[in-house]
Amino acid sequence: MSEAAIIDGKAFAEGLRGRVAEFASQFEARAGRKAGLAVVLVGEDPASQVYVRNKGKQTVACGMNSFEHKLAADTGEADLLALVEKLNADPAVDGILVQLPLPSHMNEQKVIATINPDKDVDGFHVVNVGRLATGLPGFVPCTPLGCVMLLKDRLGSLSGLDAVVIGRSNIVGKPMAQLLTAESCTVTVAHSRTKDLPEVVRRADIVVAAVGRPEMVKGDWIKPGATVIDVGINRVPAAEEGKTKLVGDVDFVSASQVAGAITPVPGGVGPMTIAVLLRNTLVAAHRNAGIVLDENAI
Ligand SMILES: NC(=O)C1=CN([C@@H]2O[C@H](COP(=O)(O)OP(=O)(O)OC[C@H]3O[C@@H](n4cnc5c(N)ncnc54)[C@H](OP(=O)(O)O)[C@@H]3O)[C@@H](O)[C@H]2O)C=CC1
Ligand SMILES: Nc1nc(=O)c2c([nH]1)NC[C@@H]1CN(c3ccc(C(=O)N[C@@H](CCC(=O)O)C(=O)O)cc3)C=[N+]21
Ligand SMILES: [Mg+2]
Repeated sequence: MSEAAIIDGKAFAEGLRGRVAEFASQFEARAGRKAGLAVVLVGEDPASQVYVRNKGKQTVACGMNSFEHKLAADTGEADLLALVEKLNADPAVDGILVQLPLPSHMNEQKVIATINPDKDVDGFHVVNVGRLATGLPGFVPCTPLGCVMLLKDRLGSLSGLDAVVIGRSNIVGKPMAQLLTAESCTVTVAHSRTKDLPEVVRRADIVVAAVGRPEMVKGDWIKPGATVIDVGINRVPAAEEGKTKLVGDVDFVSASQVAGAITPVPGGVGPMTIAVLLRNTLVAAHRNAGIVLDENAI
């Protein structure tokens, strides 16, 4: 029996993509071209191939161009950097996403540093990290921005709430903590060295789990009524022999007995990540073309 409200990220993402599609068609009418997203995939990781295929389909469905570049796993770093430079210079490309992780012979930071910050729709370039840290307009990483959209839709103002972010990665935990700070939450960042994690989590009105450990956060860690955002995407063996399923970093069955609201996996944060990527690409297109867009309207 599930007591918490289920935060339907899939439905929210559909609505967001609908707004992106409206503004994308207005952009096309005004700019005389479609907004464009280039996605670069190096290697044949099956999960990455699924994400890239989904991104491509949804980009086109929103009335934008999708440019997919698939490189062999043994591609040299210099060849990838040359492709990124080519995309930087291509006026049809508004956003560039290089799917991570990259093969181990490549330096991810160097590749990200080569992306033009004004096309960095992932928000991973140090220029965008610095803009977020100082409150300047830039690009915010898609997953944490999607989480904040869901939280504000659910709770309205987040001001004064106690938030715990579990995880301190550059792509989720750190930017998540910064966005919640900007929303005037009192933020605690927990990680693998945190002492007594269950006790830290029990203080929180908002829990964001971005750990990469299947079902680690248990129901008896959750303050009754808290809002739980589960970023984790973990593929684990299913009951049926040979099959797998996706689970989050939160033990959904026990946490949903206690939480006020919770995101499911799948159907929670994951679909938001792609929808926000499309939103960021549309924002990039307007900025790059010098066309004014009310960014709060989408
Ligand atoms: N839904 C989506 O769109 C996305 C989902 N993800 C998913 O989110 C999860 C996190 O991703 P990412 O941030 O890249 O992962 P990382 O592996 O980069 O970071 C994991 C963080 O969790 C911390 N951690 C690990 N073990 C524990 C523990 N036992 N207790 C407390 N903290 C712990 C680590 O601490 P320390 O720093 O001390 O090592 C680290 O800060 C993964 O499941 C990933 O698949 C990621 C991106 C997008
Ligand atoms: N440069 C870069 N940017 C990223 O944003 C990026 C990346 N690299 N590498 C991998 C991670 C992971 N990620 C997800 C996107 C969508 C879902 C998603 O749509 N999930 C669905 C389920 C999909 C399924 O069934 O596999 C859901 O949760 O409902 C999940 C995870 C983006 N990432
Ligand atoms: Mg990582």
